[in-house]
Amino acid sequence: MTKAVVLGAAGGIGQPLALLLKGNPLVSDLGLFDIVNTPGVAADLSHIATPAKVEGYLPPDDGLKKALAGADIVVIPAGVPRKPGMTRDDLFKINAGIVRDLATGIATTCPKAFILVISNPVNSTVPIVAEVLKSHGVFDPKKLFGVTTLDVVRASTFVSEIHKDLSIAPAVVVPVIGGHSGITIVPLLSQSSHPLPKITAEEHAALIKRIQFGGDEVVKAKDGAGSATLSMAYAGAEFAAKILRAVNGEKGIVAPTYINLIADKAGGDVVKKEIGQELEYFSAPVELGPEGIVKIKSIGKVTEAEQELIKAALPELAVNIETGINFIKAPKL
Ligand SMILES: NC(=O)c1ccc[n+]([C@@H]2O[C@H](COP(=O)([O-])OP(=O)(O)OC[C@H]3O[C@@H](n4cnc5c(N)ncnc54)[C@H](O)[C@@H]3O)[C@@H](O)[C@H]2O)c1
Ligand SMILES: O=C(O)C[C@H](O)C(=O)O
Repeated sequence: MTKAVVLGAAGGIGQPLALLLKGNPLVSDLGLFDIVNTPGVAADLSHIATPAKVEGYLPPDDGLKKALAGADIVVIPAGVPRKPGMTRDDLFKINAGIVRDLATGIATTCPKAFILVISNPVNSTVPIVAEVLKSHGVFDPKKLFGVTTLDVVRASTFVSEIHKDLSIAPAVVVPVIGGHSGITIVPLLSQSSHPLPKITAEEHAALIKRIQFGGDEVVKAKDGAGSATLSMAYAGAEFAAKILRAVNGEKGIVAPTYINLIADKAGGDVVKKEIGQELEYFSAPVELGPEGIVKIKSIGKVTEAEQELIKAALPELAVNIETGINFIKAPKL
């Protein structure tokens, strides 16, 4: 019996993500919460012939608490998306408060749940969730994840395009480390499961840039109607599926994700040494188990050029992390 909950379930990501979770046979209960439309989304999904029992809640009558009661996994895509010309940091003003309030609900209702944060800016919203949980004395760094899977999915797709063979995309694995915005996204193409064919230095640089700024491509194409939703739902469901499999006892599941490196007994210290900075959060490959992170894995052998990309990511990432932490620890009066 595993209960998954989506907070922001009526949104552009929330609805297709809820659909994909409803199709996951490892989910026995699916709780949906949003400030609008969840009863309709829940009724619609509940007609699908899969095991998960679906319930939708709105804020009145303790809807958040009811949705979260007994949750094993909580996925958070609640909040506003970008429009052209905006950075993810521009979303902080609105999304930080939304994420803080939802995290408070988790801390007081289902503090042992796995928490998967999608709401942007992920580099800052994950520290916000951690600080809220800490303030309630229930923070478990092994169970908090910033979902960076879309960067990994994009890397697989774009590398397979370079190979001129999309049929290999599902098998292409490229570790993507760092954070989830622009230059904080660091694809390690040298570790691609499918080494790149001979391409020019310009093509190589363009590929890295496309992975780092793939979100902008979608924001531009949607022309004011939001950012990636369908690819994000796919990526979020992929990551949630890995967590569900780990919770169900499957061993050896590895995924890159944005995590708290203070989980040092699990190997966070190794990563800090590799990147050369005392960062509290970083996206790295982790091995998952029924209680969360079993091991934060080494980022492995990187080229000199990739080391430069890591170096370039660190200052922005450090500021993003501090902004998130201070939002809870030192709120502006
Ligand atoms: N991590 C990633 O890779 C990634 C990828 C794409 C989008 N995102 C982010 O995901 C977020 C959602 O994007 P979207 O396109 O689904 O937006 P959307 O506007 O379509 O949906 C957001 C939903 O959140 C709901 N919501 C707002 N406040 C809420 C609250 N207090 N409690 C519960 N629900 C609330 C809204 O009613 C809406 O249904 C954005 O911040 C976006 O930037 C992250
Ligand atoms: O680009 C965005 O704002 C949404 C998301 O973070 C993405 O990478 O597509």
